[in-house]
Amino acid sequence: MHVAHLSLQDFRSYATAEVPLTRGVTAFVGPNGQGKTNLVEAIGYVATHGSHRAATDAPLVRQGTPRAIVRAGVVKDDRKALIELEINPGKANRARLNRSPVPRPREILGMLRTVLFAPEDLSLVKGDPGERRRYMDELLTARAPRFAGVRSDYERVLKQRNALLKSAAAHRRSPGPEVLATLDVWDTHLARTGSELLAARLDLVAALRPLVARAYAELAPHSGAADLTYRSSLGERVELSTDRGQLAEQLLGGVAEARKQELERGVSLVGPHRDELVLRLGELPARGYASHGESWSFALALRLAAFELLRADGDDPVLILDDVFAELDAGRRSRLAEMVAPAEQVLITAAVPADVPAELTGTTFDVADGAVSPRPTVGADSAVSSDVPGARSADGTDAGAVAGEAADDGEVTRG
Ligand SMILES: Nc1ncnc2c1ncn2[C@@H]1O[C@H](COP(=O)(O)OP(=O)(O)OP(=O)(O)O)[C@@H](O)[C@H]1O
Repeated sequence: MHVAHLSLQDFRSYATAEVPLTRGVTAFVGPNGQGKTNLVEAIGYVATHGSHRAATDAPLVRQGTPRAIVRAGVVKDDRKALIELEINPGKANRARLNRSPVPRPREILGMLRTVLFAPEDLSLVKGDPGERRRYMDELLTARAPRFAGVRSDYERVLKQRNALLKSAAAHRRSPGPEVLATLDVWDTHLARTGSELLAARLDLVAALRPLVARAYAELAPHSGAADLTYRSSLGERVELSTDRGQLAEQLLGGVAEARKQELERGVSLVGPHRDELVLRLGELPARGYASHGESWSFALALRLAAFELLRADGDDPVLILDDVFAELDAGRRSRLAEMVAPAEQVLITAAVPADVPAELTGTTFDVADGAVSPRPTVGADSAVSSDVPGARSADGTDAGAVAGEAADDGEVTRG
């Protein structure tokens, strides 16, 4: 699949932007702070309904404006779809597909799939276990959008269960039979939704292991072998079942064992929210031991493995490399370029043209002073394609339609 057009309204630094895109490699080049990442962040948002660098939606909306609108014309198997998301911080976001409202934005997850690698991904290796759990869960959702529901069910159960445990812990005396009976109910819910998440993560890690090892070996051939294992909060002595029903039983057993401690501490201590994806380089854990360069290559290998996995599911996701090449030495840079070149669409951001490897030829946009302009190719009658005030309508509908249709032919919107 690929994005044929991106249209922004009050997203980050952009009042408006219209960016026609094509298959192959596109580089956004410009000095620091000009809005390159904002563009690819918007595309990532359409795919995941979240930002890779902001925990909430508020920073995504242009300062002083109430909402942002992001539209992407997506082409998959020669079929076109126009996806529109209205970002309303503090309120429910709204989504439209081919100009028709959809009841819940979650329903259009999966229409666009992206794999985004950015400097923030260093935290996949160096950061808390939560970063790696999010990596797994986001990948599960990209592969099967219904996991967005499984995750939110699990989080809801956890929240309720934690509230009960917290209030029981605050009373500092043995909880009565009513509290214990309610806790039993939450235990069952936790085991049911938790086992679904756990089973899916175990399958995912099994599928990822060889892909991560291979990607890392290609990127960093002179370093130790990269490996990953799943460490469950049930402890090493519990051999996790491959059967979901039995996994639920194992989780129930685990929470029963931990009950006394949970009641004392007022928090859920067992379940996928406490699990860890352990990364190793050779014999050593990557976290705390890997060098900066090794950590960077490991994080990149995790993203490339995600890309391969999604691709094996039947459709190339859009690959986004935000500010990646400047960090790599010449060898890694050209190996990465070779690895990503066959992808249907690769979007790159770089501060200077020299940071885009020569192997990755394609379209270049200059990003500066709030404008996104295609760099003229020799002999071509290239036109400016940034702010197109005339293409906006009050609700943004026509802008998306016009933009989407223009982009379908790969045409450049003229300003
Ligand atoms: N909500 C917002 N409203 C207005 N401007 C914003 C908002 N969020 C970010 N910006 C501005 O966007 C700019 C950053 O854009 P972006 O991160 O895309 O830069 P970049 O070109 O990728 O830079 P670098 O090369 O340094 O990574 C900053 O000037 C920042 O002030």
